[in-house]
Amino acid sequence: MREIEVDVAVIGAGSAGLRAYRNARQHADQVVLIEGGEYGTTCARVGCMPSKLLIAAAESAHHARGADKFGIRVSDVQVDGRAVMERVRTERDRFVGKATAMTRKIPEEDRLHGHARFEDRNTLRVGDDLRVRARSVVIATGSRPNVLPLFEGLGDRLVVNDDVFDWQVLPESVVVFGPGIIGLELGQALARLGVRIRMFGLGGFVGPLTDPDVKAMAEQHFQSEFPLDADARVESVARDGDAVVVRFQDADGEVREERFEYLLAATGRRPNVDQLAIENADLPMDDKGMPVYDRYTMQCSDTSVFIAGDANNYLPLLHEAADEGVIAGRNAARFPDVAPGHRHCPLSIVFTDPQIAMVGYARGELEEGSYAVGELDFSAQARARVMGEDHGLMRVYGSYADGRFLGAEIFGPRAEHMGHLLAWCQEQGMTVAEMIDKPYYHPVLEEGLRNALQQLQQALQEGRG
Ligand SMILES: Cc1cc2nc3c(=O)[nH]c(=O)nc-3n(C[C@H](O)[C@H](O)[C@H](O)COP(=O)(O)OP(=O)(O)OC[C@H]3O[C@@H](n4cnc5c(N)ncnc54)[C@H](O)[C@@H]3O)c2cc1C
Ligand SMILES: NC(=O)c1ccc[n+]([C@@H]2O[C@H](COP(=O)([O-])OP(=O)(O)OC[C@H]3O[C@@H](n4cnc5c(N)ncnc54)[C@H](O)[C@@H]3O)[C@@H](O)[C@H]2O)c1
Repeated sequence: MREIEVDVAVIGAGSAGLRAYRNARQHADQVVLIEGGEYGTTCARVGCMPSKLLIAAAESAHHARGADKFGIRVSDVQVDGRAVMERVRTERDRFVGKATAMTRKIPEEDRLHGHARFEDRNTLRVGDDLRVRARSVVIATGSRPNVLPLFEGLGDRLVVNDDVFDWQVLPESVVVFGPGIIGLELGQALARLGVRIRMFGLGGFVGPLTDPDVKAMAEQHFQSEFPLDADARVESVARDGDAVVVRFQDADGEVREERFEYLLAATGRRPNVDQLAIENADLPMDDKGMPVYDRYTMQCSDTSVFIAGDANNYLPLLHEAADEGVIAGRNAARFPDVAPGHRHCPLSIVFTDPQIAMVGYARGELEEGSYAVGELDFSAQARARVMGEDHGLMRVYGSYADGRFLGAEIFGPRAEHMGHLLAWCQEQGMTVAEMIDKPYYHPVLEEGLRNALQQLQQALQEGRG
């Protein structure tokens, strides 16, 4: 068995691990980056980028079909599934190529290949014939789809996001389990590309939304595009020949059966810490079997182990993985001199149409009686009407205690932009009054935001909820 000694060992060459490696290298000489699979990152290979490519094709078809309302006649919109998937794969491969090339720029002696697992807190076995002794370890092993036992027996009719982007052609039909972020993004895109979609959820959740009215509007909108039951009663899922057969109760309580070409499991993701023999690291664990860690230092309890990105299951988003990688890498290299890093205002965007944006505190996280609400209904917003994208609802929340802006939930046109604007204001600790007192161009969607903020400010002043 070959043995090496290093200052820091980073497990996982994804978005978090790459940042961790680079930042550790600024403070330590001997840093290794261990990857058990292929280079290229989840984001580029099977995550953010290919999903947005599929969505871009779907948006194009949708706009062509909707051109009529502007008096533009586009006859016979046809979706060439093979061409759609070819562009998705080609552009995806370009993103993967770039990420892979960046990883390969790391000196070869710092890049180790093989599945890593703990022998003890400071010793990793990599593959079968390498032992790495490290002063500190960064776990940046990402996550994988959570496939439910209910789907057992479906064989190749069961797909996860990874599989979708390798399709050569579009299927005739897909049943989607999970109206979360992945389910909504992929389900709506496939529906707009002509695939028959039915979506089942559990517990009434729709994406990350917690404001009941915003959620209701989003749910209603998606239901206008494809059948969606966010609190479904599914009796069975089985394979019959090449079909997936789902038995479920419909809205009237009638038991129905429907056949689909594939079942897409989008029922959440599981952090990849269960394949690390993590028990050998002897870390304090929580009741979900996850290491207890500090989200400002990324340190697992007071140990020399750090955890970043989807692996810690906190905010499984790309920019959070990157920020956490930076903090974890620096702290691992400087251990035991560990310092808190800066965490940004929570921001998440779902690339459906209309988009969903969650900024700062979600309504469900706020203490009743501590906040007031302002709102914007996009159906009456001038710019939204001009663009023919006049669907959606935004709610903004402000604090009675100090008049500060707390957060927002948006289901509305191009919410990605307003989401950023609001996140920057929240991070600056701005009051609602300060946000109102900023320039607003005409005619833009942000004029609607000003109305919502004015309403919120009035509610704060009047002490209304
Ligand atoms: C379909 C989809 C769409 C998404 N869209 C967005 C989006 O639009 N915006 C956004 O912000 N986020 C999005 N995300 C989330 C985003 O992709 C992730 O948050 C991010 O990629 C996580 O990066 P990571 O470094 O933690 O993990 P990864 O990039 O997965 O890296 C982990 C690496 O660790 C390796 N590894 C695992 N275990 C071991 C081991 N024991 N030994 C050695 N190596 C190991 C893996 O092979 C992998 O290369 C999306 C995710 C999905 C699935
Ligand atoms: N645009 C983005 O930023 C983006 C896009 C895709 C993924 N992501 C990241 O990936 C993570 C994982 O996405 P996800 O959509 O898999 O998870 P999710 O947690 O967002 O959604 C999972 C959904 O599955 C439902 N569910 C659970 N069990 C079920 C069952 N038995 N039957 C039917 N539904 C069931 C849940 O109620 C929930 O609605 C996200 O939380 C996000 O952080 C981000």
